[in-house]
Amino acid sequence: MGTTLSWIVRGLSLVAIAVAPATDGPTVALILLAMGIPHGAADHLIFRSRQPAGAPFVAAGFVLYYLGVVTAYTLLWWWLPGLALIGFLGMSVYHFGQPDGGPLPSRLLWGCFVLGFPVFYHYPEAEPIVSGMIGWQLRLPAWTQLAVPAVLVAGNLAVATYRWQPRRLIDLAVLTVIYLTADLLLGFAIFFLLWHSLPALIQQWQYLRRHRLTGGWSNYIWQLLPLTVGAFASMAIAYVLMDQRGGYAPDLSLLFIMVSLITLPHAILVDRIYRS
Ligand SMILES: CC1=C(/C=C/C(C)=C/C=C/C(C)=C/C=O)C(C)(C)CCC1
Repeated sequence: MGTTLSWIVRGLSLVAIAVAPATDGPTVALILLAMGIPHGAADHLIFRSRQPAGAPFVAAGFVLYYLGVVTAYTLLWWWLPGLALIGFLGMSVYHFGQPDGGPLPSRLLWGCFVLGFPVFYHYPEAEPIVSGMIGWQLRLPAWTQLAVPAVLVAGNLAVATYRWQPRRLIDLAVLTVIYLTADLLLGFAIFFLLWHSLPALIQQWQYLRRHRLTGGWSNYIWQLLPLTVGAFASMAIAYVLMDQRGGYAPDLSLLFIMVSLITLPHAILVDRIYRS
């Protein structure tokens, strides 16, 4: 993250936990969705940047790619939800660690911290969501609630000190304060919006400008609109259909499954940016 942006993000995060009302989970989850989704809405442009110049049927290729990945992953949730969850957590750790740069183990360690700390530390809050996603109760031994976050902080502290990365040390301290102070969803929403989505939006804009696939900010925002609206509309339709069928009340578990479905095609595409 650029230095100025990093300080803005750190400052805003602390302001957010200071002023956030004692919000209920679903409200925060909606904020998370509403503001996090646009950072994945440039996927069609990233897809285009990977095609040879003048390639035909790029739009059709993109739709096929997206629907193919989402359908395959939906089936995995259907048949092997445990494996689908492991896949979601693994891809998220990788995806969240990516902007940190450096060797893979170091990136994965950061990804494990940003996701693992809030989930383990607030596991009583996470447990019903996780259990709802996989269809059986996933209890964890009580000692993991403090031990796992402690090991993740210690590991990152050691790596950041050894490789002398002062910015990582500051980020570690600020995020630890946020995760300890806020509840599960608020802490994760702050990370997701301010630490992940906002820098990703800017990085992707710079990447697309280099590939001459976007212009100024207003142009970029217009380009993000179709997929943002599409993602909201398809999730709303899925939600209403589930609700009407009865017997299955749409809840946060379903919401996170839907997040996982749109995240997989996005994470695969973004990986190409970082490799290029
Ligand atoms: C917070 C949280 C979870 C994990 C969410 C994840 C892993 C989100 C990843 C989003 C990504 C990678 C978006 C990319 O743009 C659980 C364990 C499902 C349930 C408890 C609350």
